[in-house]
Amino acid sequence: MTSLICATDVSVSHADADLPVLSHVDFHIVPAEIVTVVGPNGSGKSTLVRALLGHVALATGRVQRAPALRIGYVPQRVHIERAMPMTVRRFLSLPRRVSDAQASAALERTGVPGLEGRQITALSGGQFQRVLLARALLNDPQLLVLDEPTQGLDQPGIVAFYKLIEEVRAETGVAVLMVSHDLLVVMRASDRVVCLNGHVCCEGTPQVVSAAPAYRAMFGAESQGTLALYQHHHDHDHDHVAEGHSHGPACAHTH
Ligand SMILES: Nc1ncnc2c1ncn2[C@@H]1O[C@H](COP(=O)(O)OP(=O)(O)OP(=O)(O)O)[C@@H](O)[C@H]1O
Repeated sequence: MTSLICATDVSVSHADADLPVLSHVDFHIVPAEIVTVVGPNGSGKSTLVRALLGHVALATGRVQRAPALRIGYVPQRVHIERAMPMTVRRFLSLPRRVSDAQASAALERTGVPGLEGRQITALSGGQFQRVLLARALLNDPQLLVLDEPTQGLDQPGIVAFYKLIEEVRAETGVAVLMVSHDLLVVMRASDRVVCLNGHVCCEGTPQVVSAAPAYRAMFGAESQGTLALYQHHHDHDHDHVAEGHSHGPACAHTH
């Protein structure tokens, strides 16, 4: 299948840094795929996203984007926008004006209907993330790019947000590229995981990555939990714990 974005041998160096932030990274994403980039702080995740979007200069390699690719991008640092006095309705019309009907449908789709008149500053963290997602969806994107979309949310909020992402993908066929620290949840919600530490340490399905020595060395104890989650064969999802399933060795839930 033709990639929406395909990056080959991408390296990025920042002016004041000795070592490249990214070294010889290959990356691609195809339509309707959910790909998550994980890695420690400073491992180059946001830089990779910005390189894929054409926002930073490349030291080596190239990035090809599908012609006229429509991207809905939610950057990591949106707290500045959040500090501005502005209603949700107005925020949804930036940078491109949308009709009341479009704004209302987008809020409905992301599970926060009727918030149009609310001040951005008065939203909870979870509501704000959904408003950001609503705005990113307004352009009918073929690709959503979400840089740490669940920052500041509690665990139920994180689970609910990824569930919403999966629903939106199922409905619209949008591809989703996410950067995340929420290992356990994000691994379940992704088709493919790329584990980054300046270079691609490992990548593949969540099952493959969670068993990879490079991933387990990078995330230590946390990765063990991820692995246990995969050994845990479900006939349920974790929101609704049902009878008749077995638990992996480190499964934490009780019922
Ligand atoms: N504009 C810049 N100028 C100089 N150095 C930068 C710039 N942007 C990022 N860096 C450096 O590049 C490295 C990678 O940063 P990046 O934000 O891509 O990492 P990250 O994996 O997204 O980190 P985090 O998980 O903390 O958000 C860091 O050491 C950072 O300080």
